[in-house]
Amino acid sequence: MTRRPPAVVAVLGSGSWGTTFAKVLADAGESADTQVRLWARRGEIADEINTHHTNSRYLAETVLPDNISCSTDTAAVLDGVELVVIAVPAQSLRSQLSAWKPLISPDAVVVSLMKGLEVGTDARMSQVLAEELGLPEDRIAVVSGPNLAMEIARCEPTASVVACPDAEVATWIAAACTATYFRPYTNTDVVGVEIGGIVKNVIALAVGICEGKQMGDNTKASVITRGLTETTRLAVALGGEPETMSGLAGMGDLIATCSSALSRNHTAGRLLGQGLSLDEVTAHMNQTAEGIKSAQAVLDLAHQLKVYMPITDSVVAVLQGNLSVHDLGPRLLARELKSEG
Ligand SMILES: NC(=O)c1ccc[n+]([C@@H]2O[C@H](COP(=O)([O-])OP(=O)(O)OC[C@H]3O[C@@H](n4cnc5c(N)ncnc54)[C@H](O)[C@@H]3O)[C@@H](O)[C@H]2O)c1
Ligand SMILES: O=P(O)(O)OC[C@H](O)CO
Repeated sequence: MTRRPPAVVAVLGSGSWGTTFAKVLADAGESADTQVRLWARRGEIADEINTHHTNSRYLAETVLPDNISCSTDTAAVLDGVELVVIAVPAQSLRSQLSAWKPLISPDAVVVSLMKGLEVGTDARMSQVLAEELGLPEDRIAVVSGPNLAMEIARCEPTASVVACPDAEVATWIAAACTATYFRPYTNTDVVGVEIGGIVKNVIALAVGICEGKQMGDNTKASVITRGLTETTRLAVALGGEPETMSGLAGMGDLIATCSSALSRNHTAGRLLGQGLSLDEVTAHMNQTAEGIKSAQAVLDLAHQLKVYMPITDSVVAVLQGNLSVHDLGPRLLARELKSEG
């Protein structure tokens, strides 16, 4: 069945990525006549977006298109909407969904923008959506790639991946979010695309720690490359495709996140490497760094599947206070020698 472009799209979560993705959706298409309804937790954010077309807490002076409106009233935002996009912190998704479920149209397609794994269940966000909303897998999709919100808010060109088991649904979503500065590719490998986005946050913490310890580019390239190896092992063990990991949602996102000062995970790692405690780092961040909470869940999943993830293991040891940042490098280097594969 060929779907018509959605006339109205809802975006739940008006932090940095939810608001930026709302701008992408609003700018998509030649006539930019799609209505994008954002949901905000806080009234002052909704008021600022509706009155001044800005969300200064998250996106500085970025001016948002006129076809975005914002409300704290979830029922009004979701009314009659066939494409629902969600961008809240991963650990809060399940509890939010119980309130949202009765308001989401039974025919809607739901898209996760989130890059976290649920602590306790080790569930990916697409799995939490399926469990809580009872939707079939072909109506749940994921968008992931090298997508630092602030760069996209400034309309700097980037590519991304829309993943859905139903290729036609992925194509429909991709068309709805294609803007002059945003080019989505499609993929049916939801597992690979999600795992790439989740684990790169943990690897970015490791790279940030090395940077905070004043280590140079050889070290960072080594951690990034071996980080991709362990990410690929996990993705494949879960049924993902190795090719996905060399694409935008794997290597692409890993490079962007591990190189950019805009990345919250990279920044959190750098602060840890500079000697701040985890509590001090958490107090310093006013946005979500998913890797801090997801790292333990990634490691749990790796243990269950008997997947070897030494960088993730070391990051978890640092986060739990069982390894000093000073000993992270030596611990990674002192392991038994092995072949590169
Ligand atoms: N910012 C980026 O560049 C970027 C890019 C790609 C993916 N992501 C992913 O998108 C997701 C959201 O990230 P973000 O950057 O928008 O985070 P953010 O910290 O900028 O904003 C989070 C939003 O969720 C809301 N929120 C916080 N706690 C909540 C709760 N308990 N219940 C409901 N809402 C809550 C906040 O009010 C805010 O609107 C994360 O999984 C992140 O990894 C972010
Ligand atoms: O700021 P981070 O570390 O959450 O990274 C943002 C995006 O995921 C980069 O693609």
